[in-house]
Amino acid sequence: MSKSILTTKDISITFGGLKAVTDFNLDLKSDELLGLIGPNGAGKTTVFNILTGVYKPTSGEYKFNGRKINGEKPHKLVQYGMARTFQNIRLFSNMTVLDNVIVANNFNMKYGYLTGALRLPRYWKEEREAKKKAIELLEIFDLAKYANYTAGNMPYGRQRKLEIARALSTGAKVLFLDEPAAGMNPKETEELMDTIKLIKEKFNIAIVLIEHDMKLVLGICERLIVLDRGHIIAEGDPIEVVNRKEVITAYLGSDDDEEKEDE
Ligand SMILES: Nc1ncnc2c1ncn2[C@@H]1O[C@H](COP(=O)(O)OP(=O)(O)OP(=O)(O)O)[C@@H](O)[C@H]1O
Repeated sequence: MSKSILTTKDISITFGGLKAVTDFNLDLKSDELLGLIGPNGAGKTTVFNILTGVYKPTSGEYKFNGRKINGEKPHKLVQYGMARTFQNIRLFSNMTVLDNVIVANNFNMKYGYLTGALRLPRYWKEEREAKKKAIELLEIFDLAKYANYTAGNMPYGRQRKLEIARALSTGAKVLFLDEPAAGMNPKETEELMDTIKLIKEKFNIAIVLIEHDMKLVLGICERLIVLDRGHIIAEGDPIEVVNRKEVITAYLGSDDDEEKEDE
């Protein structure tokens, strides 16, 4: 059985008076594809923001590879092996496809400031290696032929793919994908599904996916966690979970909710 790579214990966060996430517990295996689903405002992105160091939880503890990571800054977490994409694509849109990947890979560069500033031989060696690695990564995603294109001028689906490739170039062991299919047409979503499957196959890493597109979720996720109003309301096998009464109610609203709205 695979080992745990990311664990959380009773993570909660409050914004003002709003409890956005309450007692979130996770045991993510090092090679699993987990879906984090739930209705709008359930707390999914907030969980990502906590786990990637953007927000500090009000309480609770979380560990990466057994190391406590509470309060660590995002760049530190990237160095440990956590990478993410965002709901709205955040590429360096004026840079080339290749440079977008090389810049992300800079996290792994070992040379010091002086070596970089003076362009010493070690600098050039590492730069060459970074370029080679970036091209290899682009080839896996079938993006190498666009290496010199300006990232922002490419079609949406391809930009999404590049964003994922860039996240992986940091040497990620856990990849967080926040609504990668948002704004995609059905063909792009199909391709995205293939891309995520490809990542699983080639990199054997953990992937956590927030997604509203159920076809995508059920097509690739091995396990689901369902959040509603900050609480985990269901967890387990995808098909079984989405058919549970409490999950259907969370998405559709209960009769009680309607009565409250009528009042
Ligand atoms: N920085 C913040 N300050 C105040 N409230 C916040 C902040 N971030 C999130 N929230 C609130 O926390 C709750 C959960 O939001 P979150 O974005 O995590 O939900 P979500 O499940 O990702 O929703 P969606 O599917 O619509 O993206 C919402 O009520 C949101 O308004």
